[in-house]
Amino acid sequence: MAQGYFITGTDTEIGKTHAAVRLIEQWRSEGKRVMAMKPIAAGCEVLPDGRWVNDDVERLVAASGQTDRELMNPYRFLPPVSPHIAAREAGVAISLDTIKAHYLALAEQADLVLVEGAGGWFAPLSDTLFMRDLAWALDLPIILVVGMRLGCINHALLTAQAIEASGLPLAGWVANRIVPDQPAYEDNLATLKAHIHAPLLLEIPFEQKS
Ligand SMILES: Nc1ncnc2c1ncn2[C@@H]1O[C@H](COP(=O)(O)OP(=O)(O)OP(=O)(O)O)[C@@H](O)[C@H]1O
Ligand SMILES: C[C@H](N)[C@H](N)CCCCCC(=O)O
Ligand SMILES: [Mg+2]
Repeated sequence: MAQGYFITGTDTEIGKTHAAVRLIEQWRSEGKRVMAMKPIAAGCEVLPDGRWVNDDVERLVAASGQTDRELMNPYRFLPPVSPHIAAREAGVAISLDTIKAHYLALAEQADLVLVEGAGGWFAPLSDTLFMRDLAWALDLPIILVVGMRLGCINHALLTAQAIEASGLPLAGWVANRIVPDQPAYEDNLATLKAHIHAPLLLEIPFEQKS
């Protein structure tokens, strides 16, 4: 059975997928068979043939080389909103059992499975469930992506504390530079290292779009 990780972040749009792609590329370069999972994707483009395409799913598929999008992404919604709202509007109840079954099928085919949440640790899946509950149901160690910018220390420490409170292990964290020149970056990094009780796995520079 594969080793799995659940990747969460300090917010939406702070580079969970970006970091996931980096980790997948790194693991594949070490010869590992890696599968990615994006169980719930909200925000799709509709192709001329009617298919719904989600950017995260496509980036993860491209990085991992896997092809079965239905297996890695059981829930796909059109509007780019919180999953609980997208699911309610679509009349869909997100089932943790369904996601777990998909995860286990992927895990049979891989050495490593990386599961990307949507939004942050407390992004809701329904009126009663949060992303945290999905990570708990999958029983996976967590990787926390910190979008490095002013305000991230507070967001990172709140999230790390909530992960600890869930009882799931924090396997490590990623410092992802989402702004070109964060003032006092090294000092911010040192502060995070001092207060997050898990290793810094990866530091990703800001990458200017060409
Ligand atoms: N290190 C970086 N340098 C430059 N741009 C980045 C970096 N990391 C992320 N971005 C950009 O920021 C945006 C958000 O990144 P990404 O899609 O990985 O976020 P996310 O946390 O996965 O969001 P979601 O909650 O929607 O899944 C993307 O346009 C991405 O290209
Ligand atoms: C649409 C977006 N890119 C993500 N897929 C979902 C973000 C959910 C955020 C919920 C919240 O914390 O307010
Ligand atoms: Mg993403």
